[in-house]
Parts: sequence; structure tokens; C-alpha cells
Amino acid sequence: MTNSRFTMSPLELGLYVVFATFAVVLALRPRKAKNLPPGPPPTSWLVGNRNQIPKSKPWRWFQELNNQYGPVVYLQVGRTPTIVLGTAQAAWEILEKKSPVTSSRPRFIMGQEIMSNNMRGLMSTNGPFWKRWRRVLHGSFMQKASDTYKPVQSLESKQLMSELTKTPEKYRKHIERSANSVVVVITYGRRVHDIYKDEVVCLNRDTTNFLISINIPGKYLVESIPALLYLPHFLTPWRTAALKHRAIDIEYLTRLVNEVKSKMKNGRAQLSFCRQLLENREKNDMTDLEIAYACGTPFGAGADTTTGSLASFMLACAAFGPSFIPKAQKELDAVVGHDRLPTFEDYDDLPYVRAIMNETLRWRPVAVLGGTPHASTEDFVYEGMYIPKGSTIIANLWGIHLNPADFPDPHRFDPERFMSKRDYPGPWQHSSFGYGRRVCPGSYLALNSIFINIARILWGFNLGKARDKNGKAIDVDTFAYTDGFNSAPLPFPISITPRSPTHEAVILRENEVAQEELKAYDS
Ligand code: HEM
Repeated sequence: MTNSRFTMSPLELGLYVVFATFAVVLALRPRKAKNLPPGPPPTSWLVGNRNQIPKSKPWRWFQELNNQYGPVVYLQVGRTPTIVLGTAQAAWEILEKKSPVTSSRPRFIMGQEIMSNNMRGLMSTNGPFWKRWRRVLHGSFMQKASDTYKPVQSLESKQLMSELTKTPEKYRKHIERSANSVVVVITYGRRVHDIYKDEVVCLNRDTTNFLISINIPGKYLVESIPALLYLPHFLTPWRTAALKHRAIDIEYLTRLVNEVKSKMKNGRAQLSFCRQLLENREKNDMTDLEIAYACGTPFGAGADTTTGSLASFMLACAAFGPSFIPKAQKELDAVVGHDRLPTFEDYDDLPYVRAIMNETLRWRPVAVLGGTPHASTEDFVYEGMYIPKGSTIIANLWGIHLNPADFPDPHRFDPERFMSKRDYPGPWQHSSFGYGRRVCPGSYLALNSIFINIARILWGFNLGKARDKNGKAIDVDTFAYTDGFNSAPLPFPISITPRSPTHEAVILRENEVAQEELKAYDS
């Protein structure tokens, strides 16, 4: 049997070849240079600076470029103008103040158009689809809405405390389970017990890994020459795996929504993001498939980022603990005492713990390249430099957060930086959550998770360097971080021990009560 998709007459083939050649020539034609920002000379007019970008930790190279050429650097990545921002001030001016024209996203042909059928808001250009998606995220995650998730965050954090007491050496797994479970409870109303077996976690993790693997700049020619999309399928085998993944994603994302639907019918559905979207389906004018993909958002954007940030906090404890832990514990003892765990109500009374949270986010920003890059939708001029329409704009948080002009001795973990206000643009005194119309809609949720866990861990445990069998303290490497979209610490040893039998008893007692309440999310 022949498959009609894969047959083509010689005339059709000839037309395709002529068309593709024309498209390639058009895409590769040299462009007129205006007063572009400074940057390193491209290696060739064809690939521009693409081959100079290191495959590993490109944020370090970007930082060097900003040190050499200034806060706004121009690169040409393939045919795409690319702007790298290296100071908080330049990023604020360009991505916040010029937000109406710098809040789109570059085209992600493999990840968004082919693999996701344009259904993932995070990679979506700023059209009506993105606006609708963004509005529902705001409705469910901005400050007031995110307060409704505090009880679940608190319960999951109590389980984390108990797990850290019992098997402290598995601290990373415990943090990951807790962060994942918060996100999955909030999205679908069901818990995560085991990150290696839970199907929501495993399927989402596969999707994220696949997305990362195909979103590598330069991996696919079609990203530079979109006209190749018009070639017939048999000439574009690179589509196959992405399309296969699209089918897998649609199947499980839809199935998870259907589970919530049937729980709603039985009156057993916990309040969740998915339930809200289903209840407001008509008002929001969203299709079932849009709802299914929207429900994949909090996991994709919120699980690894929260886990990575808490892991960086633990690394700071192992590396710099004596310089800040005693002061934090003094504050916690004065405000909380020894008979209960800290709660969200203590937030206002714990300025030093809050400063530790902010310093964690600053010191090692998990979204190290500022999350997904922005794209400009109009030409504009910034400080005499011409930024072309269609530029990819990267706010390199590694450089921005390690800029000694804003954060002297930047690799030192020093919460004191956040004990008083500095002249720094934006609401947080750091830039961890990005900019403008694309600013992280999960920031309140994330800050709540990070605050409650940092407060409780410091309240309940002594943390410091682990010791080898001879009793010698094991140093940790504060630069040993993963590559990839989100950068998190590689495994490191740390000593975690309850501060006293009283603290341990409180942790175990509060967790016992929490487990009863958490059962509601198991059915
Ligand atoms: C420590 C935790 C987190 C950090 C550091 C973080 C950071 C970021 C950053 C830097 C961006 C890019 C902003 C920009 O383009 O300028 C972003 C976008 C985003 N974040 Fe977060 N995030 C965190 C947690 C979360 C959580 C828990 C959620 C759950 C809802 C979330 C949802 C999103 C979404 C949906 C976007 C894309 C927004 C858009 O494209 O319009 N994030 N985040």
C-alpha cells in the first residue's frame, strides 16, 4: 500500500526545490547594519556568532561579553539579531519600560510550533492566545489567589521536615518531592508520593527533557530558515520525533483533565487550577485542549525552579552556614520559640529569614538566562543603539545578579544585602522573576514555598559541612551547577541534624497531624 503523503511527481519535487532555494537565499541575504549595540565580530555572515556560543553554561560567556562591551551586547545567532543584557538597569529599561514592544517570544519552531501545536503559552508570541492564557494564570496565581494555596504548601513542608529528620542524606529527593507535590496538588488536586513513580511527574519530566533537547539553538536548520517548514514530510525527518511527542503530550494532558472532570461529577474534586479552568471554561473561552496544555504550565515552570532554589539554599548553608545561620536561628527563636514550627503568619516578623530567601534567589538564579528569552516586535533605539524588530532579547541573570556594582563581592552569600533598600529597579531588589508583561506569574506561589521551607529548615536543623570518615569537613563547590534551561546545584554532601530533641519532636508531631489533612488529596 502506498502512502499518498510520501509520493510526489517530478514536477512537484522540482517546484519544491526551486521554492526552498529561493527561501534559503532570502533568509540568508546580508542585512544592512545600523548603529547596532557593540559585540564580538561574527565568525561568518552565514552563522554569525552562533558557533562562538559555548555549549556549556553560556551565561558565563555572556557575562564576559557584557564586561567587555557594555550592558547591551549584540550577537547574530544564525540570521537572528540577539541582544544580551548584562545589568539590572539596562534590562529594566528595555524589558520593563519598553514592555509593549519587548514582550513577545522568539519563534520556537521545533518546541512550540511542531511539538506543541502552538499550545504552550510560555513559548507563545504575544497574540490573543497568549493573552487568554496569561489572564487565567493571573487569576489563579497572583498574590491573593496564591494565598489560598498556603495551607497545602504548609502541609507539604511539614512532610519535608519529617523526611529531613529521618533520612537527611536524601535531602534533594525530599525537596523535589515536596516542590512537585505542591505544584501537582495545586494543578490537579492530587498529591505526589514518589517522584520516580508518579505518572504526572514522570510524564511531565519526559516532556520537559525532550523540549530542552530540541530547543537547543543551532540544532535544527529550520529554526534559522522557517521556509523549510513547507517542505513535504518525507524531506523533513526531523519532524517525526517532535510530532510523536506531541501525540504523547496530548494523550496524558487530556487524560489528567478528564480525571478531574470525573471527580467533579462525583463531587470529589479538590479545589485546583484545573477545576477552576473547567468551571470557567465558557467565560474564559478556552477549548479542552487549551485547558489541558494550560494545566501543564505550573509543572513545567514551577517544579524545577522551586526545587533548584531550595537546593541552592542548602548549598549556601553548607558553604557559608556559620556566617548567617546563627543570626537566623536567633530571630526564629525570638519570634517562634521552640514549641511550634514557623508559619506564614510569622512572615512579617522574620526580616532576616526573608533576606536569606532573597539572597538565595540572587546568589544563584535558577532561571539563569532569565527564563525564556523575549523578542522585540518593533524597531527601537536604546541609548543611541538600534535594536531591530525580531531581536531575541536575553536578560542574563547570571551577569545581572553578579554585577559587583549592585552586589559587591557577588559570590559571597550575604543576606545583609537585603536588610535595607538599595537603588535597584523592580519590586524585589533582585531580578529572579523576569520582566514586563512576561514577568513570572508564579512568583507569589514560589516565594511562599521558598519562605516557609527556609524558615522551617533553619528553625529545626543545624546545617553545615558534612564530614568524612576521619571527621574532616568536606568542602562544597559553589560553582558546580547543572547546564540547561534551569541551572541547579549538582549533588553535594551536607550535614543536617535536628537542633534538639524538642525540635525533632515538634517536627514529627506536626507532620503526624499534617498527614491526616493530606489524605484529602489522595483519593
Ligand atoms: C523560584 C521559582 C521561580 C523562578 C525563579 C521563576 C522565574 C521565572 C522567570 C525568570 C521567568 C521569565 C520571565 C520573563 O520572561 O521575563 C518566568 C516565567 C514564568 N513562570 Fe516562573 N519562576 C518560578 C516559579 C514559578 C512557578 C511556581 C510558576 C507556577 C505557576 C511559574 C510560572 C511561570 C510562567 C507561566 C512563566 C511564563 C510567563 C509568560 O511567558 O508570560 N514560575 N519565571
